Amino acid sequence: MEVVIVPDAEAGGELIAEAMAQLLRHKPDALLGVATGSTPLPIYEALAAKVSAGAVDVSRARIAQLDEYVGLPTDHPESYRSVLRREVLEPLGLDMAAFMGPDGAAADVQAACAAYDKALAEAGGVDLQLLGIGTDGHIGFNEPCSSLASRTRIKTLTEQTRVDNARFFEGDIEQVPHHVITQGIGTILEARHLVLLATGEGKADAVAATVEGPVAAVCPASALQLHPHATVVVDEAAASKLKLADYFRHTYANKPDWQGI
Ligand SMILES: N[C@@H]1[C@@H](O)[C@H](O)[C@@H](COP(=O)(O)O)O[C@@H]1O
Repeated sequence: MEVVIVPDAEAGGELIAEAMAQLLRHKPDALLGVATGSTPLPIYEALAAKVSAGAVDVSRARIAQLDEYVGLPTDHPESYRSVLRREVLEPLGLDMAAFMGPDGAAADVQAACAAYDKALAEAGGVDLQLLGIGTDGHIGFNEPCSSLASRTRIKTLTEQTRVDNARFFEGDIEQVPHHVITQGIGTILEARHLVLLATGEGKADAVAATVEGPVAAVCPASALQLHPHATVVVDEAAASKLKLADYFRHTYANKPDWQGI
């Protein structure tokens, strides 16, 4: 695992967008796994700016969804499919033909989960998976004590995650669904490169547990320690509880340019 400490969220967004651009330059039809939440927005803005500037061509890129609420109509403004259309596809000039995601409104949700895992494999697997992190260490919607080998499946949200996400539902927790579909931790670990961005002091404990704690299902993001190519990008506030922060800074500052992230 590589830990990169950046001054702020904007710098993290730029660093990760450049990694995505480099991937697309040598693999124009790369399958990019994207995440929702506030944290990745600087990544999407930086990538869209590169597209506008002609620095990268995303026209053949494919986009894969990480997780979804169960029970919201597909066209609900807060379904993650709608969110990703607004925040990722439209700014990049991609249409929904480039998109793949689980069907949270399916009559048979379990079948939809299995179908999504199969579709990801048939698409050749995710090349680069972006991840945020919940305050409880969740990735996607894999809440604490999710199996580290889990596949795409239905999960029940913790009260904390529903409280955290109520801001997208007019601050009304009653509107936040209890159930979700999420790529499993085992599914996520199959992506070729995992890139987790965490910003703000509220993520400091989760980041410390992810990077310096034991690999344990109680902190789902700690599963990144098992991946051969995982990059954790954090701002100073999110890095504030890392004991090895100086080591991570030294390592990154002395890394040859050609290594990328
Ligand atoms: N399912 C999403 C996660 O993928 C995301 O990482 C998390 C953190 O969101 P934020 O970046 O807004 O803190 O929120 C949700 O729970």
